This record gives sequence, structure tokens and C-alpha cells, in this order.
Amino acid sequence: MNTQPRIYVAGHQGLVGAAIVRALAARGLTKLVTRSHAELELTNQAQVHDFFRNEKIDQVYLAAARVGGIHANNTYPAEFIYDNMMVQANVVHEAWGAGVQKLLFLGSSCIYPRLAPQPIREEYLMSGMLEPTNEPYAMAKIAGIKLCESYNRQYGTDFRSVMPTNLYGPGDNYHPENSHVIPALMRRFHEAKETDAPEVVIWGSGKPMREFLYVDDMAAACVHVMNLDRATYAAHTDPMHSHLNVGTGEDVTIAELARLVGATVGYRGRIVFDTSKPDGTPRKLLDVSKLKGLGWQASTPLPEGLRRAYAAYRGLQPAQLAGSSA
Ligand SMILES: NC(=O)C1=CN([C@@H]2O[C@H](COP(=O)(O)OP(=O)(O)OC[C@H]3O[C@@H](n4cnc5c(N)ncnc54)[C@H](OP(=O)(O)O)[C@@H]3O)[C@@H](O)[C@H]2O)C=CC1
Ligand SMILES: C[C@H]1O[C@H](OP(=O)(O)OP(=O)(O)OC[C@H]2O[C@@H](n3cnc4c(=O)[nH]c(N)nc43)[C@H](O)[C@@H]2O)[C@@H](O)[C@@H](O)C1=O
Repeated sequence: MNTQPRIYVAGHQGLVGAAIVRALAARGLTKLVTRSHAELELTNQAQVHDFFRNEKIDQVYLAAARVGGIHANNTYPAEFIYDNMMVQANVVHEAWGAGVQKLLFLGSSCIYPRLAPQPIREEYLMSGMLEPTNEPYAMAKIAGIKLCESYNRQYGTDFRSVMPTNLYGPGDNYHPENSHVIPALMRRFHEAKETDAPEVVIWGSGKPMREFLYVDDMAAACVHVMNLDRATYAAHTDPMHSHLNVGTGEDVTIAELARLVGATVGYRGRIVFDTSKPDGTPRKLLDVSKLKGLGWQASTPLPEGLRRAYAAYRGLQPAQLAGSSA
């Protein structure tokens, strides 16, 4: 008899969800349940209710969300708060209703105050004002952590939360405006190289600092955290501060990142900065000592991750690029 858990990966066609599926499959887990966005609309409570009642799920990785870079967050704040609040409320509530014991919620490092002391420790949550360019998304993510904690406290569930830093890798969104900085720059440098363009424009001043984690490292961290025994997780967290940071513990300036992406792509032209575009938060380096103490740390250095991501980008068909969305 196959006694493996039935694991639902929500958002399995996205950057992180696809990597979680890869990580679970590599560990020999075969009872994976997935639904595309077209098959299951997670903002629709009735659909989510029926899904959980019919599927007898044991574990949930909640990697479905409305996601985008600084421009998308700033341009579509209503969608970023509404979609994310609805998706997580429906999934957490219906998972609980169907008796799911274990769930891992994916938040984001933008939950922390804009000017938090660096590196950012988990307990700095709600100690100051958020970064305005992504405040609605961050508010939804904070609510997601609190949803998990509230169901744990009232109903005894084991719903955990991880807060990833900025992610990148194969399967990213390469939309020219709505994507995050790494896929945006990879595409821009690649197209500049192909067309012999003399310069590439980088948004903002180049001075903000960001920490970047390769997506397969993120997936490995998710599986690691899900599989920690309950007493161990509880010993390293607090019922009302239950989230764990996931990152590398190292950051670079956006100007340094641009040079690295340019070198990865083999672009030899100039880099210029468009300071009419927002910088966002000046720095958000995560303190990852809690997760290290729990036995996990990142293993892919940024230059290596960029090489792998660029190889994956070059393998994409033009139609896949044209179809990339927010
Ligand atoms: N990428 C990053 O740098 C970071 C990501 N995170 C978090 O990690 C998680 C995964 O992000 P990532 O993989 O990058 O995002 P992606 O946009 O790549 O993937 C999200 C997936 O969720 C699906 N989805 C979105 N809305 C719905 C919905 N209403 N119903 C059903 N499916 C839906 C999307 O489908 P479709 O595309 O068809 O809409 C997509 O497949 C998210 O929680 C995100 O907030 C946190 C920090 C950084
Ligand atoms: C993961 C995280 O992602 C978002 O926050 P962000 O860290 O600001 O993410 P970003 O990747 O979009 O930008 C990082 C930095 O890079 C600069 N930058 C330069 N040139 C481009 C560029 O071409 N595109 C983008 N997107 N940024 C650029 C940009 O100006 C900024 O200074 C959140 O809204 C929220 O979604 C969240 O949680």
C-alpha cells in the first residue's frame, strides 16, 4: 500500500510551485495533486471548497499568488491585495475545513518595515511602516501569516509560513514591465546583445540592495520546513511569530546585479540608470539564522544561479516570452 501523503501544490505552474513539484518528485513523492489557474480559481470559495472536499489532501504548499515586481505592485494595488487575500483565505479555511493538518504558506520579505534594521529578524514584523510600492501585497502577506497562526491557535492545525527574499530561476516571468528585476534585466540585456544596442537602461538609481535566492534552493527550503517535526518547528518559532525567513544572507546593489547579468549574457555596451523609476525599499537583507539553526542553508551562488537561469531563458520559445504576464 502507498502510504505517501497526498500533497497539493497550489500554483504549480509558477516559478516556485514548479520548483516545489521538481523537489518533491526528486524525493520520490508521487501523490502530487495540481490544478492550473484555468482549472481551479482560488479566489472562488465554492470552487476551493469542492476541491478540498473531493481530493482528500494531507499537505498543502501554498505557492499560488498574484505576484510581480515593483512596477506591477505599484500599478495594480487592488489586484495585489484582493487576489492574495482571497486566495489565502479560501485555501487556509477550506484546507482546515477538510481536515488538512499541514500547510506551508509562502509570504515575502516585503512584509517587514521599509526601514527595518538589517539584517531583518523575524520579530521585526509590524514594528514600522511598510514600503509604499508594495504595501497592499505586503498587507495581504501579513494577513496570510496571521491566518495560519490563528487556525493553529484555535483549531490546533500545523500551518507554517516562510518569507522568501527575491527569487529567480527557470520558469520566471519575463514580462518587460511587470516582472522582477532579474528576469527583466536578463531579457533586456539579451535583446540589447542581439540588436547591438549601445546601452541598457536600469530602473532607479542602482543603489538599492537586494538579496537573491535561486528558486530550486527556495523549493528545497520549503520541503525542509514542511518536513520538520512539529516540536522542532515550535521550539524555533512562537505561536504569534511563526514565520521563518528564507534567503542567502548576502545582498548586492542593483548596479552590481546589472553588471553580473550583463556579464552572464555577454553584453559589452553601457549601463545607464533611469532615476525617474522607483527604487523601492533601500535594503531588505534577511537574517536567516533561524533557518540555519533548523538545518537548512542556500547552496547556489548568484553567478551560478544566473548562468542556469540564462540557460533556461535561452531555451524559451518566442511565444512563451510574448505570453508572459504579471
Ligand atoms: N518571485 C519572487 O521573487 C517571490 C515570490 N514570493 C512568493 O512565492 C510564491 C510563488 O511566487 P512565484 O512562483 O514567483 O509566482 P508566479 O506568478 O510565478 O506563480 C504563481 C502561480 O499562482 C497561480 N495563481 C495566481 N492567482 C491564482 C488564482 N487566483 N487561482 C489559481 N491560481 C492562481 C498563477 O497562475 P497564472 O499565472 O495562470 O495566473 C501561477 O501559476 C508567492 O506566494 C509569492 O508571493 C515571495 C517573494 C519573492
Ligand atoms: C520580491 C519583491 O518584489 C517587489 O519588490 P522589489 O524588491 O522592489 O522587486 P523588483 O525585483 O521589482 O525590483 C528590485 C529593484 O530593482 C530595480 N530595477 C532596476 N531595473 C528594473 C527592471 O527592469 N525591472 C524591475 N522589476 N526592477 C528593476 C527596482 O527599481 C528595484 O530597486 C515587490 O513589489 C514584491 O513583489 C516583492 O515581494
